[in-house]
Amino acid sequence: MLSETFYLAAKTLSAVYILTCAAHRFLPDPARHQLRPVTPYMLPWVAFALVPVYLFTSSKYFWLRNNRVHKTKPGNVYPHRDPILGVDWMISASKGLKAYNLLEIWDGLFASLGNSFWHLAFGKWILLTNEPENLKVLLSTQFESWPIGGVRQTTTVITLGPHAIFSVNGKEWQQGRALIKPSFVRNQVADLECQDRHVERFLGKIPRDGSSVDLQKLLYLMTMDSATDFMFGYSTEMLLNPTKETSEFTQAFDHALYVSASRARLGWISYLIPDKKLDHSVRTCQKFIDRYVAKASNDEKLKERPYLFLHELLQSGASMEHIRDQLLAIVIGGRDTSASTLSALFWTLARRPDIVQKIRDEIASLDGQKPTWEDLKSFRFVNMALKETLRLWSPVVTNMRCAAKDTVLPKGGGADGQSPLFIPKGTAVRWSLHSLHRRKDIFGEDSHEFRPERWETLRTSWEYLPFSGGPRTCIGQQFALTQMAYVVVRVFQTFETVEPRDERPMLHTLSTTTSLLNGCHVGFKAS
Ligand code: HEM
Repeated sequence: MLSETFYLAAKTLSAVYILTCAAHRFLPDPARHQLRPVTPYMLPWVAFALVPVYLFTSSKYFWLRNNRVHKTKPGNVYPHRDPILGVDWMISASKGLKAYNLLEIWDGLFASLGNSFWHLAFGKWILLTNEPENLKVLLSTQFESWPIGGVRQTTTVITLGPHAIFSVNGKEWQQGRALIKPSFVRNQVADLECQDRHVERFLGKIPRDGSSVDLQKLLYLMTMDSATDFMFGYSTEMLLNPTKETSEFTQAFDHALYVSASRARLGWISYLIPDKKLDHSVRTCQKFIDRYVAKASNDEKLKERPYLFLHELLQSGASMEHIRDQLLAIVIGGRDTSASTLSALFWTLARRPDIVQKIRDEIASLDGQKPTWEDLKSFRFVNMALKETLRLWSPVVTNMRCAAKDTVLPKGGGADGQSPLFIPKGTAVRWSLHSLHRRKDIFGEDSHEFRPERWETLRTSWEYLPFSGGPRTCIGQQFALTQMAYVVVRVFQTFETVEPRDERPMLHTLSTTTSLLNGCHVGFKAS
């Protein structure tokens, strides 16, 4: 309390001096006369020197007062070399992005600074946290106080548009979610006809003689085709007919996502730098989607399906801009996430014949028959392998929310990070599933290892969040799990072994979702 009073007095006195000095300098003559008794003490250089004193004491007073009022403790802070703008953080983040080890750098910082710490990004304080209890508050119990905002929102607005479900909050988000939801009712997700169509084409593209194939490329095409087929009733058919137009779209979309996500990680100032290639990529994506909608809405088959998201969008009278935004959101939701997970899984399986054997043993009960939805749910080991892949290589590996008001998080305060932490309105809080999902105190000493068996006994809630949680939890979760299990089963019904065809280590690019930098080069041998 004593230091709070000291900082209040220092802040008030410096403010009074600065304002009086400014008044003395800028007020017209009659008013300036009133200040005559203090005029000899009004030295402009002192006023200038007091500006940083005012900023420092104000900030100190703000934090001391709020920590007292909210019964919180100050959190740990990244040891900045530049404690004003935090340029050193941005340089380190940029180097980490270039070296593809940003997530590992963050792991190291969590290990040394604790599970929550503050850092500066171009003058703005951001909290990085790894605490399940904080994530529960952000995503669920105080959902309304933690909307999508800041650079996280700017990223999705630039690439997906202002109306995409990933960009909006409040009523617009509720309406968007309500419109998508019926697509994911149990009987639609359990209907494997659509999955089968695309998985068979995917299997058809894999060489039978063990020669090398970049599975990641095929997986991105397959998930794009199946998500558009499932959601819009009209597949992009990229796997079957890769045209110049589709490959231009893929490249443009990937570029736009990567650049905007990298900018988000570097901070708000990077958005001020114009980027013609980014603008061009966004326009290419928009044109592709516009042409796709035009073709899809003229397709007779579209009208035969029971519930189609695109059909509902068209019927709702939504503008073309609105429709385009929703479609791009589904592309990123439905294509990148599942393809990224499956790529990481097959990369690993190519190096783990013991896991392949367990999968093959489990699915042998099918006797070569294609699996039903019930079969897929009953394959415990297949599902544990997927769960373990999503733990180690969550495609939506980092995310953030912004405080809509002054608030408190349950963890992060005090040197040990165990006390509540005060968060001022407008603050961005970011988390990394790469670090959370590798916490040894939660997942054990072998948390860095791929060990599906851990899920035989491990029970988690807010410690494991590949699909996020709370009201904005992934709406496509069951669709994705069904699709991924179907792919795994059909691949190992078709092939006996998978081997690596690339000795480079597994590196991830960090876009809005992650993907394998060097692809997934493997060779399969048929049963
Ligand atoms: C392995 C697969 C997947 C993973 C790991 C995943 C992960 C996530 C995560 C973490 C979020 C929350 C994003 C945020 O709150 O900022 C999310 C939301 C969402 N996902 Fe997924 N997803 C997957 C597959 C899918 C699929 C296949 C679809 C659709 C076909 C889909 C559609 C969506 C949509 C529409 C949202 C927005 C929900 C909302 O804001 O209400 N996802 N997903």
